[in-house]
Amino acid sequence: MKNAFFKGHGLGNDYIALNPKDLDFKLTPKTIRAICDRHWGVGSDGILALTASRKADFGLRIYNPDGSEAEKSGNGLRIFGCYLFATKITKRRSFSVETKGGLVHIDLEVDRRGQVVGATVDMGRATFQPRALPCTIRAPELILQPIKAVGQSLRFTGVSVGNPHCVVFKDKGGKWTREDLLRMGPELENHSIFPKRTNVQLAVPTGPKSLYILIWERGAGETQASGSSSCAAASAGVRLGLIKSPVTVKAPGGTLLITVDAQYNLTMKGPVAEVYQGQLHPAFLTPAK
Ligand SMILES: N[C@@H](CCC[C@H](N)C(=O)O)C(=O)O
Repeated sequence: MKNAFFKGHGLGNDYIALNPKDLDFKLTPKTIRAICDRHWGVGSDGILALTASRKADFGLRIYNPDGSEAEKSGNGLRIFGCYLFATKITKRRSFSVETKGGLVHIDLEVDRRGQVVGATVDMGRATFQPRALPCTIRAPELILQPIKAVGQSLRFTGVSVGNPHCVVFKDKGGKWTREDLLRMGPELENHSIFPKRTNVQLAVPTGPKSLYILIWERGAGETQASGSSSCAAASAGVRLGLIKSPVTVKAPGGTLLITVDAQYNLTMKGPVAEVYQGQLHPAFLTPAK
């Protein structure tokens, strides 16, 4: 079907999945912004575009609603798996996907109705090395590095899980507010030490194996949940000795289970839901003058 798209969400982090070959226009920063716009378009936290891959069963390019490209997305990968199965692009429940942030493996959970309801994704390996994010700080690892934002002196842990993350912890019993996120998120995302910008998590340990996070995504702003953010916050918490794996990461949209092994290899398990399938109106991107 011309201009066909699929809409799904993982814990309220919503994505549009499509095959660019079905579109009668090009995916450009401008058309991506138009489709993701919540008032003027379909509305989403990003676009998942199917591509061919020589290394994996499928290739995936991930776009943020501001038109920028991301290397990886945890919720995006679960939704992409759901899209491939629901639209019958594959009948398989287990397959590999190549992203710009590395190769991952997805195992789908399908219910009795044949509906994909969850997925476990082998998300690759976390690293704290500055060049991986990138970050301009000269240190072997970005562990509790000082940073100034909104006039405050903070300590952050920088993590790459394929895409970049800046995790700021509060001690157990502490509390981050949405106001903190809205003040600090944009400044940290665009801080000069992160030349490709960064995703931001305000995190607090809530138990020996659990965290609560608020999320500010690069190119998207505040989101209800984020798979790669959950992986980053869990890795940082384990690295700092604040928590142990497997880690239950709770965000405003819900909970993901993240396993971090001794080499910081990550798996993410969580729900996914199809919302609808549709077709962009032919005149959507070319309104009459
Ligand atoms: N929502 C995602 C992360 C999407 C990409 C991110 N905004 C970036 O620019 O790296 C997730 O679930 O991981």
